[in-house]
Amino acid sequence: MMATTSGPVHASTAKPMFTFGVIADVQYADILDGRSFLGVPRYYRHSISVLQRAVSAWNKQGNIKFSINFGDIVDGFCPKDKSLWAVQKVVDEFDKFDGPTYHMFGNHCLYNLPRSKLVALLKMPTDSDRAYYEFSPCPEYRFVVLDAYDFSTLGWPRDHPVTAAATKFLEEKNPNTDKNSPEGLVGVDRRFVMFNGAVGKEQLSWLSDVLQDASERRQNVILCSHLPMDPGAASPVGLMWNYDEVMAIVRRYNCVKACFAGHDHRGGHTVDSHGVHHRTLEAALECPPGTSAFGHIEAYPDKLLLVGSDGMDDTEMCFQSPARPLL
Ligand SMILES: Nc1ccn([C@@H]2O[C@H](COP(=O)(O)O)[C@@H](O)[C@H]2O)c(=O)n1
Ligand SMILES: O=P(O)(O)OC[C@H](O)CO
Repeated sequence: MMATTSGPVHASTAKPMFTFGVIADVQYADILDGRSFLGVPRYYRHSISVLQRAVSAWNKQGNIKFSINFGDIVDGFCPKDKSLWAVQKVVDEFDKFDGPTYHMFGNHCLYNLPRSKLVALLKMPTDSDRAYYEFSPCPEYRFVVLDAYDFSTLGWPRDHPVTAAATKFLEEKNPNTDKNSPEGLVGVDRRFVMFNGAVGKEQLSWLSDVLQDASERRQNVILCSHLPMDPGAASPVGLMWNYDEVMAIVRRYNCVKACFAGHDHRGGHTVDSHGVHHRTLEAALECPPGTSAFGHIEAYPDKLLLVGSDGMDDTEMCFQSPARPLL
């Protein structure tokens, strides 16, 4: 039995349907160690070693079908003339994994490079500059990767209408001169800071269509986003601006079983009032040298089992309403 954030994990006798690797917030930069705004140590050079250990463990295990990188591939302090080099260096490490890696945008990715360049470098499976997509590793499961910065002040050209609209939105929600400061904001309103963002209207409608289709197919859906979507699994300062709108769509269907995120580096886990698991993954960046935060997740018909390295908690996520058999 393993110790977990959610109680003891019981080793399953059944074979998982598939297994996938997870890692979040590598935030690599070839710079000296530093600290977060609140003083938490950040190991910018060591984080790539954490990724190397993850890839080596996944390859050694032999049954990891794909991996998911939850964003912030490089750090905002990376010198801008090195951004391309740093992103490519981290992508090269992911390329050593014997399977595909699915990436998503984090705020730090967008401090470094424009969206269009990142979509190509991260080989996102989309046919445009869109940074949200879905894939299905087996008929019973569907993964939805959200672009949590679709509506944000980050990554769009200065003269883009989204930049203007998101700047206005933030101006209305956050009175501070420094829009990265949540000072004076109360409770979940503390999420209205510039390093967060939202899922835009078109993406919300696309999400609803995907969930409708997945419900008809009786699929278990896993939502992946850089930004967490439940206050029980992250600090209010780290939440997606419109997590409530996304979750209102999720609650129209009963196919979403778990939401995974990065961004809030301490990690967290909760089960919401509708039985959906929210698991924020511990960051690779804040692992002291020699330690690691990555894991693999075993997918069963009725649960997910996260098996983490030393710096990532194991978590058993049992589904409340078991998936009905395929028609
Ligand atoms: N201008 C700012 C920036 C950040 N904070 C707070 O610090 C926390 C950590 O910030 P990092 O960007 O370094 O991860 C963040 O969660 C904010 O609460 C701030 O107050 N003002
Ligand atoms: O990785 P950062 O610098 O965006 O920090 C994220 C915040 O700590 C979220 O609460």
